[in-house]
Amino acid sequence: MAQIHLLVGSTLGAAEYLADHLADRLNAAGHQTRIHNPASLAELGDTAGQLLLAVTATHGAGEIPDNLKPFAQELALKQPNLGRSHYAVVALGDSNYDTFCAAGHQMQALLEGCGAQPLGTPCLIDVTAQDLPEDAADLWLETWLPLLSQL
Ligand SMILES: Cc1cc2nc3c(=O)[nH]c(=O)nc-3n(C[C@H](O)[C@H](O)[C@H](O)COP(=O)(O)O)c2cc1C
Repeated sequence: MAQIHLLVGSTLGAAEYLADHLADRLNAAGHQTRIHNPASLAELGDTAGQLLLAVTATHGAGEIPDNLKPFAQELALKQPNLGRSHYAVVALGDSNYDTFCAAGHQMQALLEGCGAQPLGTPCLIDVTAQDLPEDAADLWLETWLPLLSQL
């Protein structure tokens, strides 16, 4: 069983809803989840041996949503040692933007910069191609869930 911290970046609610959906699926698969909205290093505590799952939209011109920005800044400035943690990213975006899913890529770089190990490939969801982002996330989960047993 894995301990999974979901780090939510959402302005209009879609990524927030998606994080709730993913938490439900992960709980049903026997894992423990905690949703951080907003996330902070203080609230996160010691994540050694645990998993950080960033679920984020992109806003502005390729920016991390306001509710996740302070956490991203904490990672950039404080550089916590996440060397004993794993991470994955589920990003929502609109492929009409040059900055498609840029916030997801930024979170990936920040978490990796703090030493967290990637678990699987990022899930990039194009909201213009998907009636329900949850469907794309469920497909990704099918490949990601088996990786949790390797932790
Ligand atoms: C003002 C605005 C700016 C956006 N900028 C980007 C962007 O730069 N890149 C991208 O991939 N998607 C962009 N999007 C698309 C959002 O990421 C997408 O609609 C997402 O589902 C919103 O999630 P939320 O409801 O959790 O905020 C933008 C959407 C809006 C409304």
